[in-house]
Amino acid sequence: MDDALTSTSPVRLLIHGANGRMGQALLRLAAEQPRRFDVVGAVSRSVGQRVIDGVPQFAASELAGTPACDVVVDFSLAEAFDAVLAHCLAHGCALVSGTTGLSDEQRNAIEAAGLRIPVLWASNFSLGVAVLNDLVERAARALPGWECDIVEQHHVRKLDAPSGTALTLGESAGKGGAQARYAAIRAGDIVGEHTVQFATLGERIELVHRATNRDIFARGALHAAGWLAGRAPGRYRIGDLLG
Ligand SMILES: NC(=O)C1=CN([C@@H]2O[C@H](COP(=O)(O)OP(=O)(O)OC[C@H]3O[C@@H](n4cnc5c(N)ncnc54)[C@H](OP(=O)(O)O)[C@@H]3O)[C@@H](O)[C@H]2O)C=CC1
Ligand SMILES: O=C(O)C1=N[C@H](C(=O)O)C[C@H](O)C1
Repeated sequence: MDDALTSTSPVRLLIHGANGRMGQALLRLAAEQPRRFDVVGAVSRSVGQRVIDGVPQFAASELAGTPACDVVVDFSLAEAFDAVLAHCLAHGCALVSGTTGLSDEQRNAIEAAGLRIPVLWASNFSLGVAVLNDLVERAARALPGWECDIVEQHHVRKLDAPSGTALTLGESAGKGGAQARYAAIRAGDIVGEHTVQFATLGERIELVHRATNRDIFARGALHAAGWLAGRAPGRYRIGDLLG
């Protein structure tokens, strides 16, 4: 554990996208660690019906009036991202974000924000996918000329396609010299499944990651928040967190 914040006071978190699937997991898991995290506010598009014990709730329009925090943890929507990034820049707080479907302009804004605040955006906060990215880059490098296809499957309520993880896996394949094609399936309540296939005449390799519980993403994001609090400004990545 090499958290930059060495004091014993809990890290003050603002959860952005709190009423969502990820937001609810983050609130539940942060509440299990009261000595490590103090959730000072929960922001959603509108104040929802869900009861969040002891955590003040705010609508998106009230973001500017939320309590001071060390780290904003954002799992919301691409359309909500500009406002939360601007909030962090205005108040000098760190940002952990897993929101996907971002535009190129939004991705560039993350890089620019890293000059002023600590930012860690990642398309996937699971350890397994971090390892998968490494495997994909190595496989692509070892298999020049093979076709690369990435198939991702998610629940029917997911809005963006291809998934952020699929696009990052495609970037990893690209570093190894392969150009990936993408396919997306939306069905039932699939938490998240990514298959990277390398194929040539007579043989093929499949590398598969299956997420069966979104707590893995929430735990990774909370670990990132504890790690990011008190750090110098910078555009940090999952690899920095894992050492
Ligand atoms: N990087 C990773 O490891 C992972 C990333 N994700 C990504 O996280 C994001 C959220 O996923 P998920 O939880 O399933 O989505 P949900 O649709 O369940 O939740 C989205 C949340 O964002 C809120 N929201 C919408 N607009 C605003 C706004 N303007 N201001 C504040 N909050 C807003 C919604 O509020 P309301 O409820 O009021 O509508 C809702 O609470 C997606 O982009 C998804 O791809 C998901 C899992 C893992
Ligand atoms: O929306 C989701 O659910 C997920 N989104 C992320 C993505 O777009 O890759 C990560 C994970 O696959 C779940």
